[in-house]
Amino acid sequence: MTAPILITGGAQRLGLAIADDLLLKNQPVIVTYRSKKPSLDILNEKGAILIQANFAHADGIAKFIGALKEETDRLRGIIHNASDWAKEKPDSDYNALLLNMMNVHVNAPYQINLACQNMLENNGNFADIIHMTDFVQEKGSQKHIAYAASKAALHNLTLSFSALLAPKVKVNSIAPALLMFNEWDDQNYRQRALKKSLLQNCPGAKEAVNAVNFILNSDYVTGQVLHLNGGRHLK
Ligand SMILES: NC(=O)C1=CN([C@@H]2O[C@H](COP(=O)(O)OP(=O)(O)OC[C@H]3O[C@@H](n4cnc5c(N)ncnc54)[C@H](OP(=O)(O)O)[C@@H]3O)[C@@H](O)[C@H]2O)C=CC1
Ligand SMILES: Nc1nc2c(c(=O)[nH]1)N=C([C@H](O)[C@@H](O)CO)CN2
Repeated sequence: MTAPILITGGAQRLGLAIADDLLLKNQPVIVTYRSKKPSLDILNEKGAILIQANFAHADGIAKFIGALKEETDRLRGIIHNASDWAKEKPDSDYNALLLNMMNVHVNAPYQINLACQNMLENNGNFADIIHMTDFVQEKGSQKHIAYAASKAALHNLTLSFSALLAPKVKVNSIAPALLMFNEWDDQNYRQRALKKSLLQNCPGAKEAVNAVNFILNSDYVTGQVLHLNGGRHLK
């Protein structure tokens, strides 16, 4: 039996598309979710193992790690996808905002990777860790300052863990720019966002699915970043 792939934040959008694709290929998956949604019932029917987890605080991370160890002693991979795209507002508690971003995007991947090192190495063949970072990891963001800083730190985990876990485990970042709009994005926002890249398109979740499959099928890519940004870095 193939060891499962853990996908955090897999109840919607990119994470859900990745989980669905892997399940279609008979790859077992474990999906974490923060809040309940209809997609979870469908994932369950498809055989996914579901674990409720909130990574905003250290106790939630520790609770999840304990629940994961109850479910499996081997992992084919981990896709750290869970994310809170929080922005600074005039009345934000900036300390809480930064801690939240660092817990979800850095502390959770950091602690889960360390806790799962043996599970990944026991997989038999290559195992993979994929960190879903963001285009802004390298340029920052005026409106999502703490978010961008945490994604930069998440990418730095790729550099450290790829060296630490080689040769049995490959560790890579996927750095998307605009892959999916949110339902609340109005036409003005959408038009402005599309113009930020050379290709001026919004490809959808399949772009992330393709990137994940490229990495999972690779025998020679580690410590790298797959930039999925439509040429935005050249605009
Ligand atoms: N979509 C895009 O265009 C881009 C995406 N990315 C990155 O790709 C990844 C997937 O993006 P996308 O699908 O849009 O992500 P979403 O914004 O849809 O978030 C994915 C999931 O993360 C969960 N989550 C949020 N906060 C927490 C928390 N504190 N603990 C546990 N889970 C939490 C959410 O749970 P809940 O449903 O309860 O809110 C949600 O289901 C993310 O890492 C994102 O930063 C980067 C650039 C562009
Ligand atoms: N957790 C999330 N992170 C990000 C999202 C999102 O919807 N959820 N969206 C973006 C944008 O697409 C941005 O890349 C372009 O405006 C960034 N991160």
